[in-house]
Amino acid sequence: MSSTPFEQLLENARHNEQVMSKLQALEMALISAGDFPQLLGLLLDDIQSEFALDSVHLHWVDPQGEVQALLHGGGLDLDDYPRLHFIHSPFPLTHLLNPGLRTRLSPFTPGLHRDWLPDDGMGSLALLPLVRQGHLLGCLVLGSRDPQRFDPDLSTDFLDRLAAIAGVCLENVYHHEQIKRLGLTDALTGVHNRRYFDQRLDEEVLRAQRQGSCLGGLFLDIDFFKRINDTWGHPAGDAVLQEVARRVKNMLRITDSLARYGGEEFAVLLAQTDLEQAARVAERIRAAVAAGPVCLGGGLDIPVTLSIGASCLHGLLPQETPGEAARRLLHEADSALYRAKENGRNQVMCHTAEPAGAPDHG
Ligand SMILES: Nc1nc2c(ncn2[C@@H]2O[C@H](COP(=O)(O)OP(=O)(O)OP(=O)(O)O)[C@@H](O)[C@H]2O)c(=O)[nH]1
Repeated sequence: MSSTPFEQLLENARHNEQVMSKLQALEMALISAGDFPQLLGLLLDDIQSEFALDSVHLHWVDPQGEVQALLHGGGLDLDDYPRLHFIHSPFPLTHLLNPGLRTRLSPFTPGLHRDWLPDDGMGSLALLPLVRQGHLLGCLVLGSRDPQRFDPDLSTDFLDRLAAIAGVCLENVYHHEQIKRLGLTDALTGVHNRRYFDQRLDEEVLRAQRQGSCLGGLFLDIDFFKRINDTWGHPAGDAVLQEVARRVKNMLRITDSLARYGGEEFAVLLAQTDLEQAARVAERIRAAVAAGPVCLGGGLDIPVTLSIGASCLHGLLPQETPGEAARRLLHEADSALYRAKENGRNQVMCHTAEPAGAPDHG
């Protein structure tokens, strides 16, 4: 039995009301999202399930890789988010979107849209620009197998509103995470501080245990740093610390964690790295620091070297807790560093299993 125009109108009104109440619930959740995992879960998973979509992708404009570094620094494994993408520039997006950066509905055209919605069998899509103060932060792409679902003639009021809220929330969470990170950053060198490292170490030990992978650890200590301070003054010492941190960081992957652990001591965690690989990374770092003096201008060139201790966690010992394993990794790297100092400095030493009863350093 076909419905009357009035019944159809009523049905449409009911449908719109349902969409509106789902949208409101989603908006409330987005506004309350306090960190990246929550926000990404809402944008990528909840939107897809709540609105019965076949796919959702988020493209985030990240010219300097700052967003990725922040996500990674927060302990997020980007491999867990295959529908999150980063683009270096907003320009490829701007010509896809509607003028005025409003939501665009369109039939799926492989040549035009495959990079933005790389799933098979898509029929139509909605491109929601995420904008803050006129800046394009990224784009949320909603995909449906149904070619009619995102017909260009349909109204985009609901989606424009969702895009506006999502843009604000994306920026808020980004700033919130940045502030959190500042409390975990060493003010002098800009690398992480010890508090961050200790938190990260616990997370990485658990991750290595879960994945059955090795976790490498390095302790790095600037040689005769007191002499640098005493000879050239404390500000010169500070500049040396900054330059050493920069050189070390340049030798690491985005998945590695570098922290200033104490005065002139740095610590590094190397994810999925065995002892041999850790020793190779350590040697690269040592060579990069020793390669040339730190030039402070006015003819002030300060030669710097590092001693490095390397160790590796290969699973937990029987009865060992993850916390104990974390401490063992640090202790072993620290003992190896001590031997590197004892042996003449400017070198890398790896932890070797010590005979029972060997004296501890520290
Ligand atoms: N400029 C500067 N110096 C610092 C800072 N933190 C610690 N130090 C100095 O780092 C020096 C560390 O000296 P030591 O622990 O004796 O070690 P070292 O001279 O590097 O000798 P080895 O480690 O045995 O090669 C001390 O003089 C501290 O005052 C800092 O933030 N800035």
